[in-house]
Amino acid sequence: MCLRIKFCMLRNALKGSRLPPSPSREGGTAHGRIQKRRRRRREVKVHNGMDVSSDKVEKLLCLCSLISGNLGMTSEAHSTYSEEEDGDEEAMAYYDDDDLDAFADEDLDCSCEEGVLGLSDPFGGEVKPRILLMGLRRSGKSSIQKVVFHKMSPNETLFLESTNKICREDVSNSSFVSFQIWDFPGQIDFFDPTFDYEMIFRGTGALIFVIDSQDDYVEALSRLHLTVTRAYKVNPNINFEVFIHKVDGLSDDHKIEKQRDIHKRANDDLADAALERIHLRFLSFYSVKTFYVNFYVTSFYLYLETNMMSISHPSAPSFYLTSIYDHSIFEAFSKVVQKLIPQLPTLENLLNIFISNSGIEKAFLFDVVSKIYIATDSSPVDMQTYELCCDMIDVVIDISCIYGLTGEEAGIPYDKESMAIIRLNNTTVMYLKEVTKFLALVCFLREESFERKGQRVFVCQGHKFSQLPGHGSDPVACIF
Ligand SMILES: Nc1nc2c(ncn2[C@@H]2O[C@H](COP(=O)(O)OP(=O)(O)OP(=O)(O)O)[C@@H](O)[C@H]2O)c(=O)[nH]1
Repeated sequence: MCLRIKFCMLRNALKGSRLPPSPSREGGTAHGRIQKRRRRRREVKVHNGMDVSSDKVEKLLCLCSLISGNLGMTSEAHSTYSEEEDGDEEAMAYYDDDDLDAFADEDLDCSCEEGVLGLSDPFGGEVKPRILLMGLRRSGKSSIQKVVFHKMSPNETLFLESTNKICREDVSNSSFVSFQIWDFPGQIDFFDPTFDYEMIFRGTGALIFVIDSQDDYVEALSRLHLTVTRAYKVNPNINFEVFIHKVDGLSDDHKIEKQRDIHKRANDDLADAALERIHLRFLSFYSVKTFYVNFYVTSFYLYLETNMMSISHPSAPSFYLTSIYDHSIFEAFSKVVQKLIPQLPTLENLLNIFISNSGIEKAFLFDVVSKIYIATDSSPVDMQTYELCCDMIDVVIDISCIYGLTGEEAGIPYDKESMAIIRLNNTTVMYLKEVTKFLALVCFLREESFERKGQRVFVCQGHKFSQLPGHGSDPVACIF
């Protein structure tokens, strides 16, 4: 039943038609819908493990593991998710309501400040980058955090109360996904003289400014301007990211129009600050390398010609159209997180080399808990491909929970045996393989390139594997 549901999701996603139900489209009362979702989640105590041999994949996985291991940033100390790793069944336990609640409450390394004044920095001693979620009231900041990192159903965010304290959460799924998220109450005036905003911006890696696209955004834009200019003065290395949020209520034409309008207005507002910034950059690079001088001179003139700071300046804001009702929020967050990974170029290079030597068309390195993709090869990413990867991760975890977590000694639903192959009905094959405790490699390849040799599907029973009964030589096709 669950498999059937998942298969339909995959098929629909391939057609580009799958969209998680938005409040306006889903029938029934909100409470009823939540109960239904919860029931569905309970049903999905699932799992599988599938095995296919591939030397190249193994090599890449070794390299990725090495890079990940060599970072020396273990996730145990403050792990949001790794708290469950010691044999408890909840490492991927967002499939269980109790665990979900636990994540949302005290089990999380999450704290809310009692007010803006007297703000202390409990993570001050750590080197983890900080991601700030800022924006006006009700713009959707807490919903984003809850949906992406707590697996909260989008509909449940309807009942979120307004945040009145700064909420800080430590996210450490793997050595690559390791940062703090600070969710700011919309009503806070953090430029109040009594508020030490410099301390906050100093350790910040990314500042996500959320704009409600369904609301009038004039005030939001002036707030964005103020925030970006002040933050830049304190820390010029911050990545500024603008989420044009709640776009699920807009038509495609409207989305583009809004994006263009917000982009233009924001950049117009920031133009003065941008001149100053580019000047600063220009001078600092001038003495370092001629290459950079040339690059920045060119960029500078481009800027003057177009008045678009995003063309020329690396810390110019990036704009994303997002909604918690589809995968756009995960994709946007992936891009934000990627910018904070110093090893990103190395990982991308590895994936490029990997696909150029293996007949694979597209490869992603995913954090399986948050479904943030850490890196991909240099070919473009389209939304459908990303959605399929997310669905595949869900399928693997679901099947793993069903078949792998029965006995008392049941391990976690994602381990070094985790591997899956899904054959799509357009001659494409998807291949997933565990890399580390929380990382997976997800690849797309043509059926012709797919090595059929040694292909078998196994049902995971604890740590023993046996072949799925009655599914002979081509079990993948039988399941999906
Ligand atoms: N349609 C739609 N509604 C959303 C989306 N994201 C959040 N919302 C809704 O927006 C409302 C406000 O969300 P919150 O997350 O509480 O907003 P906030 O920015 O944290 O608000 P404050 O805590 O007051 O600053 C909730 O009712 C959410 O359900 C979205 O992508 N689409």
